[in-house]
Amino acid sequence: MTATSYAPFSLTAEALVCQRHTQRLLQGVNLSVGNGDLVQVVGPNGVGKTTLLRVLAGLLPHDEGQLCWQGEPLSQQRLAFNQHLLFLGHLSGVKHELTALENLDWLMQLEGGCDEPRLVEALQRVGLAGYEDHLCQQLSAGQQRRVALARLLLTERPLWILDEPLTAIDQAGVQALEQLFQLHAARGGAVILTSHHALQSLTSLRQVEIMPPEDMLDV
Ligand SMILES: Nc1ncnc2c1ncn2[C@@H]1O[C@H](COP(=O)(O)OP(=O)(O)OP(=O)(O)O)[C@@H](O)[C@H]1O
Repeated sequence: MTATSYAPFSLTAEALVCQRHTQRLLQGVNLSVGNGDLVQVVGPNGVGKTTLLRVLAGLLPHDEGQLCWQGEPLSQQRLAFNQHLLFLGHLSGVKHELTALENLDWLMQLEGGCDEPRLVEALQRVGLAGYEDHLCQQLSAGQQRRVALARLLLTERPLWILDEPLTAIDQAGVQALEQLFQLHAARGGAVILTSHHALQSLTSLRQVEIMPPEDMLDV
């Protein structure tokens, strides 16, 4: 990662409502994220945290409310928004039949590509030195997650939306990632994530709690 900082940006959600099939999930969610923000979406299992992240990333439609990028409806700014966004889903998304290096190469192609020495260095920095040429099917769940997370060391995109990025990551790895999130925010980037970890070292972390809609309360 370079030491450059990012131009001003903002993602705002106002009174977002989202329904999946017949189930009402998000009910009036408000959220504003810009340069330097670290936001953790919290709430019980099944309440809609992943759903919110997917809506914020423009991957799922919302039913009511406003979602804006740079003050304009995201639906009209999709190309510009996508150029600023790095989204990691709750599955690692690596291809088992490719090596760690091939996977990272493929993932970085989505952002215009990256030369091999930088890919190798990123894998080494996430603790995968010596595993570059291993097929991902031979890696553990935590190692596969690290392959996906290596993108964070290479990307120049300011807005990271990360669904459970710390799943299967050991304690030392969690600390390293917390430092990376802090560094990204210090450069003017922003992170919106879900995690069941406490994220204790992120002092400027803001929590947004998703509450169950009333019809889910007695479940
Ligand atoms: N693909 C889907 N199609 C329809 N409904 C879904 C789908 N995925 C999830 N849901 C429903 O949406 C609800 C919210 O799911 P979501 O994954 O957003 O919750 P979450 O808060 O992230 O949960 P967790 O903490 O367990 O990861 C679930 O209770 C489930 O009923």
